[in-house]
Amino acid sequence: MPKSLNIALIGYGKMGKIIEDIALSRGHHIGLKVTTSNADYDLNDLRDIDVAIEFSIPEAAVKNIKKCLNAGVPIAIGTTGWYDDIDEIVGLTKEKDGCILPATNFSIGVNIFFEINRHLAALMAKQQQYEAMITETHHTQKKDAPSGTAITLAEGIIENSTTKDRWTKEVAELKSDLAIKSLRMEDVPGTHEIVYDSDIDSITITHEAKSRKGFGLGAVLAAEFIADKKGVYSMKDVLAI
Ligand SMILES: NC(=O)C1=CN([C@@H]2O[C@H](COP(=O)(O)OP(=O)(O)OC[C@H]3O[C@@H](n4cnc5c(N)ncnc54)[C@H](OP(=O)(O)O)[C@@H]3O)[C@@H](O)[C@H]2O)C=CC1
Ligand SMILES: O=C(O)C1=N[C@H](C(=O)O)C[C@H](O)C1
Repeated sequence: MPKSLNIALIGYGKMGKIIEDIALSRGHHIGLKVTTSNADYDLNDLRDIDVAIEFSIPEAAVKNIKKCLNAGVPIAIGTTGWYDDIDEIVGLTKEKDGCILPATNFSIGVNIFFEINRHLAALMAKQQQYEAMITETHHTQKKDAPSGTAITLAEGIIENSTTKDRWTKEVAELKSDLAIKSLRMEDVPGTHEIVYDSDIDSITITHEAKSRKGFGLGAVLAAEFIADKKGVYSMKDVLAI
C-alpha cells in the first residue's frame, strides 16, 4: 500500500465521486471536496493537503491549477478543454517549483492505446493509400468536443505522419487535414476509434471504456506518483512506458 495521502478533490461530480471511492479503498483521506458551492476556496483550504486531483469544468481548470501551484500542492489534472493554456501552466509550474501531471485520459488502457496509435501512424506514413479518421463517442453531458483523448490521438498521428498537419472537427477539408468526428450518446463513458481506410481494405483500432473506473484508478495512481515530486509529469512516467 502507498503512503496515506490527504487528497483534495477539485470537482466532485461523476469523476470526483468515483475517485473518492478508489482513494479511500487505497487508504487515503479526502481533506477537501470542491463543487460550484465552494469554488471560491482559497490557499488556506489547501493548507494540509498533500496532493490535489482536478476533474471540474474546462472554464475552471486553469484557475484551480494556479491555486494549487500557489499553495505548493502537486496536482493531477483530468479536466479537458483547457489545453490552449498549457504553456502558461508549464511556465508557472517551473517558476513556482511546483508539480503538475495533466492527462487527457488517465486510464491505463488508453495510455497503451496512445502508444499503439503512434506506432501504427509511423507504419502508415509510407502507405499513403490509407486515409485516417478518428471518431470519439461520449455521454450527452460532455461539455467539450472533440474529446481531449481524441486530440491526443490526433497529435500522435500528426507527429508521425508525412501527410497530415492539423486536425479538424468532423470533416477533412484538405488532404492534409485529419478529421475527428464526435458522437454523443446516452451513458457512453468514452470510446475512441481510429480507422485507416483504403479502396482495398480498412484497419480499425478501438478503445472502449466499460465504465469510469479506469479513469479514476489512473488518476489516483498519478496522485500517488506526484505527491512527493516537483516538475511536469505525464502518465508515461507513472506507467513507465
Ligand atoms: N482525464 C481523464 O481521464 C478524464 C477526464 N474527464 C474530464 O474531467 C472533467 C469532469 O468530468 P465529470 O466528472 O464527468 O464532470 P461532472 O460535470 O460530473 O463534474 C464536474 C464537477 O466540477 C464541479 N465544478 C464546477 N465548477 C467548478 C469550479 N469552478 N471549481 C471546482 N469545481 C467545479 C461541479 O460542481 P457541481 O457538482 O456543483 O456542479 C462538479 O462537481 C471533464 O472535463 C471531463 O472531460 C472525465 C473523465 C476522464
Ligand atoms: O468527459 C468525459 O467523460 C471524458 N473525457 C475525457 C476526454 O475528453 O478525453 C476522457 C474520457 O474519454 C472521458
